[in-house]
Amino acid sequence: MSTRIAFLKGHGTENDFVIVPDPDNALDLPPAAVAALCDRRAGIGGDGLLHVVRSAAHPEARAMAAEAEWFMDYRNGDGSIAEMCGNGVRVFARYLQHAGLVTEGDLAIATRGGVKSVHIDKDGDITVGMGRAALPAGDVTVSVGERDWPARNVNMGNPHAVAFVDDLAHAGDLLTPPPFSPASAYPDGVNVEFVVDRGPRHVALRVHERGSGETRSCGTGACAVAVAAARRDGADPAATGTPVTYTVDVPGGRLVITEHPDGEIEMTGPAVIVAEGEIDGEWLENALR
Ligand SMILES: N[C@@H](CCC[C@H](N)C(=O)O)C(=O)O
Repeated sequence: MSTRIAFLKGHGTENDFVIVPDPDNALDLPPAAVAALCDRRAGIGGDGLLHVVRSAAHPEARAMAAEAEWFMDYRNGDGSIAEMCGNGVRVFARYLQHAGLVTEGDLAIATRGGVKSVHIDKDGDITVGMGRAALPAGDVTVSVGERDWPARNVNMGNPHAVAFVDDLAHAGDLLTPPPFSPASAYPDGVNVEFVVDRGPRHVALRVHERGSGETRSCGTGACAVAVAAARRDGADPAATGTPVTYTVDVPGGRLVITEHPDGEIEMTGPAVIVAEGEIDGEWLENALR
């Protein structure tokens, strides 16, 4: 009889994930296995995979174990590794709550982007302390077909290029990564957000994610967009001492982002577990051949 591997499926504003609980880090999950699981036709399907491991059991997280019991070993849908996933960390927290490993209230989760503080509200939403944005200097240009736009380079632990456009349709079908220049701006690739205004401190985006393609939402992307929009609008909490909040509509829902005077960014949004089951280990082995 072949091995069975437990999984769950969840999403945050329709950024969807295969969740694989593996507290002791006993599973071998090479990039091809992650890509097979995230395949929407031949696998379970997801924009990415959340490998749930105790921090003490993972070499990349051991140093964070005293602060955070659980490590979000996040993988993009193509199997590549990313530093951080904002929607993923909310769904990860929801999984811990669903599994009875934590209760509502405050907890800490280790990620490759550092330890993130999370608050599970009793009304259902989850708030994550996303850390500070870095805004590296230098002009970046993003293009789609004949059009190109200046983009703001924002790093939320992972890299983003934020382009303000007149119409989200100008982003095209986003079937391939939008080209950017200079090539040296993002040696490891980039997540690209296209943004329009919806009202005062209210924007909407489409995103092409590195390693996943166009997704229905990106949490780190929404934070990058909120910071880029604030600076464009002349709002800087560090200068005024007043927090600034943006509502960011994504194709899969709505996220609320607040930047505080100390630079810390909080993101609030939903996180849902939709299913759980077992992966057939034999299928996974065959998928790797
Ligand atoms: N969907 C994520 C971001 C996932 C990582 C990204 N694709 C990358 O490679 O940096 C989010 O919600 O932040």
